[in-house]
Amino acid sequence: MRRQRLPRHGYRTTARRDGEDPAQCEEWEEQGARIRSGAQPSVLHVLEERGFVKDISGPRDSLDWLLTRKRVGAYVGVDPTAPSLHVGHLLPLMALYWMYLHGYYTITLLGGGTVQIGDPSGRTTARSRQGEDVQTMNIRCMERQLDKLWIHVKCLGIKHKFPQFRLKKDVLNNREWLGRLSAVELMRDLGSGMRLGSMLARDSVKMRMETGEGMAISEFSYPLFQAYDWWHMYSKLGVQLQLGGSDQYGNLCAGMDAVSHMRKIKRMETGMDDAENGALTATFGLATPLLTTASGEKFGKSAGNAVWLDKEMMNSFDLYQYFLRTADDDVARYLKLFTFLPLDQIETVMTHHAQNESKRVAQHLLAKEIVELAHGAADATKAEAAHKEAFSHGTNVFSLSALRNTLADILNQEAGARQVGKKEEREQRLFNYKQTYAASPTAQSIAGTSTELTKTEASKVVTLPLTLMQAGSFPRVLHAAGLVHSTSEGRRLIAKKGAYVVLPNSGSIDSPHGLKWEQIPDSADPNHYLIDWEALVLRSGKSKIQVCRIVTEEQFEAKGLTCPGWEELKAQKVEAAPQA
Ligand SMILES: N[C@@H](Cc1ccc(O)cc1)C(=O)O
Repeated sequence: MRRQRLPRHGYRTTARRDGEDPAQCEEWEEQGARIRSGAQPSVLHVLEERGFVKDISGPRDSLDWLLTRKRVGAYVGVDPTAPSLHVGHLLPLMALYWMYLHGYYTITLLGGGTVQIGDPSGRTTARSRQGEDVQTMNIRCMERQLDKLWIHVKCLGIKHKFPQFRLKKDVLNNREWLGRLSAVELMRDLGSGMRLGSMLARDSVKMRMETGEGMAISEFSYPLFQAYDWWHMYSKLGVQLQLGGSDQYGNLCAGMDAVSHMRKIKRMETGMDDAENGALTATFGLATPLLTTASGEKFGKSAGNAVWLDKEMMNSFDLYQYFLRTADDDVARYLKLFTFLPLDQIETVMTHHAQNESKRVAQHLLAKEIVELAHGAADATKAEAAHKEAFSHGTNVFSLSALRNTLADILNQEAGARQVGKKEEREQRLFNYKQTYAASPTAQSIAGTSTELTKTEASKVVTLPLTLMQAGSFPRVLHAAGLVHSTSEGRRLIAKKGAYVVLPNSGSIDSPHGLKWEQIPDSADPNHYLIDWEALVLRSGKSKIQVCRIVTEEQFEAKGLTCPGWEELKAQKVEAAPQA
């Protein structure tokens, strides 16, 4: 029988990968020499300096040594549990993008296979099973998103003047190999090398056992599948580094053990000795930290909902706004993590920012760079302009043209959605979104804002029924608009003078003048604040703005729309009807 040989890349010490241009490789070698001589920081040093490194599985210096000598492959995996990535995914991805811009071969791996098993890491309950159509749609959406992100990273790399090696990256889907993997092969080869003790010792497993929730064998075996991915990409593509969020640390360690076990097995099978070059063929895991804001909140949630990167689910204006709200204490840290700006430039910006914090110079830069990464340069410029205009007269004035742009944008998107094909996709996406998130009450209240529009547009302009608008009903309107979680929270917000509405007589939507904000008075009538008989502009606190389009109840119902609190109000009306 012919013996299979391990691929050559496992032993390569130079920068050269198959089919690579020697000049490009020379450039990489020169970079290595500069790093070794101390003239340039190593990529690991860069990652550490910017705050990406929480844990390294394996000796830190060995990884640093390896990365300066060998153009290894690195990957980050994402399971497509939703149609879009959220900002929480960005941290390990940004670390990977840094590696890409330093010339390493980088892969974003879509877990089309692993998503069917469900990673229990960091979860207190099992995920519910998704239908085949939902999964397919989620995979399609995320794949496109990962592709797009690579394009934007490349553009940002050019903008920030990174050396242009022949950069190499891929988006892969583990369905490709896991779909072909037999259960016998997995257990025989990989399963035989993974020990129960270390798997049982994992926090996610212990917690489930302690709470009595328990865990299915499938979830328990998840690390085997992730480990198999690594082995596959290690042996075929030279992937020696895996990056992941802090909850992935256990999976990273399990993967390293599995790869070394598989190497042993293959050595036995082939009689080859790949123990030579040990340090050059080793694997490493790098876990990024769990982000919390300076005030201790979980990063990446807005009113309890995830901040999505897909612009159909969260538009550029809102994504920009989310980062614009970053606290002064967090902004320097976020600039290091979420932008490719050099550290000295960040320092200069922070000095400038400190001179007048209310201008939010640092936050604007952060928001723009992130929108540029997620949605591209054109959208970032538009979002920046809209925000700068909206706040150009201080937070008390919301410019009419920004409002007009917002309304025009939404109408365009609606028109776009009516085009053949796109509409189905949007409906499917919303359907998927509901399937995945309908179980959570907060997500439901936002997604339920509109069944016609996607969640993004719903958060940009919400359509509300005129019936909601009665003297004293502002708390209910604030709730329906998604600015607060309940009518009583709305009442409290008004009482503590944190709720505002735009005064209608300060101009019409087409007027070039700014609109004036007024603190919502107790028991005021929202009808008195209608702009051009169709819009109500609300604000909670300093910067959470919601534009509402008001339609008659018939129009609202005919479009099949709903909003938080609407069902209850309808039920009350039905109850009250016989007495009327
Ligand atoms: N388990 C990872 C995703 C992942 C999937 C497959 C991998 O090979 C790696 C990572 C997560 O849930 O975040």
